[in-house]
Amino acid sequence: MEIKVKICGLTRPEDVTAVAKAGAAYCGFVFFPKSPRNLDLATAKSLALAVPAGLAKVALVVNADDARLEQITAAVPLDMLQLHGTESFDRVAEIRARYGLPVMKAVGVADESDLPALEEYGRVADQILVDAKPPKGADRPGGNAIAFDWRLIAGRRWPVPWMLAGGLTPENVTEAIRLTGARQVDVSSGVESAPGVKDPARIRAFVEAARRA
Ligand SMILES: O=C(O)c1ccccc1NCC(=O)[C@H](O)[C@H](O)COP(=O)(O)O
Repeated sequence: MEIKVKICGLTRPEDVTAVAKAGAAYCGFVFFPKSPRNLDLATAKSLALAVPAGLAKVALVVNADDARLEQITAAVPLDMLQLHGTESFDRVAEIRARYGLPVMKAVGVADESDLPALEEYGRVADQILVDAKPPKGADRPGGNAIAFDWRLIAGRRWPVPWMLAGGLTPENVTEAIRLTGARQVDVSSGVESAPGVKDPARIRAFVEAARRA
């Protein structure tokens, strides 16, 4: 099975073009005001409408309440919600039932003690995103270009499909896939030339390197 790639944090129409051309499977739109990748609803809608069939559109939210989720899902055509905050198991299940979209729950990993949460969220979400835990004091819970020790999850499997994230780059993704056995990978910072500015050459290089694994 071919490795599936998600490129997160698109902000411009040319990002959509580059991601589609490179052959990624998912693209991510960030709804988090403190992020350099944050989108307003009108921009997100116009980007989403430009996404070709076959490239899944994922909205990334952080502890969003129902009013915010209603705004986003009403305005932007989407294929998946990515929950990147401290959403409880019950909240994940509730969002999944209420919005009719598959839900991917991000779980931060720094050491062995973080691994049980992956199993637990795997019982309520459609997918899990195995991401690096943000550093203390970070102003966002993801998209920090930080990797965790991949050996922690080498050979581990969960009840649902999962994606590896956190500090991946075109230079390290082949090794990350070989070590962890991931079949899906997610990147944001590693394919940027500056925070929030995607680099088409790095996007292409990332997808090619993931496929080489
Ligand atoms: O990208 C952001 O700014 C962001 C803000 C708030 C929550 C999550 C965020 N990003 C998550 C991602 O882009 C990825 O899912 C993942 O964390 C990998 O990011 P990176 O290490 O930058 O490749």
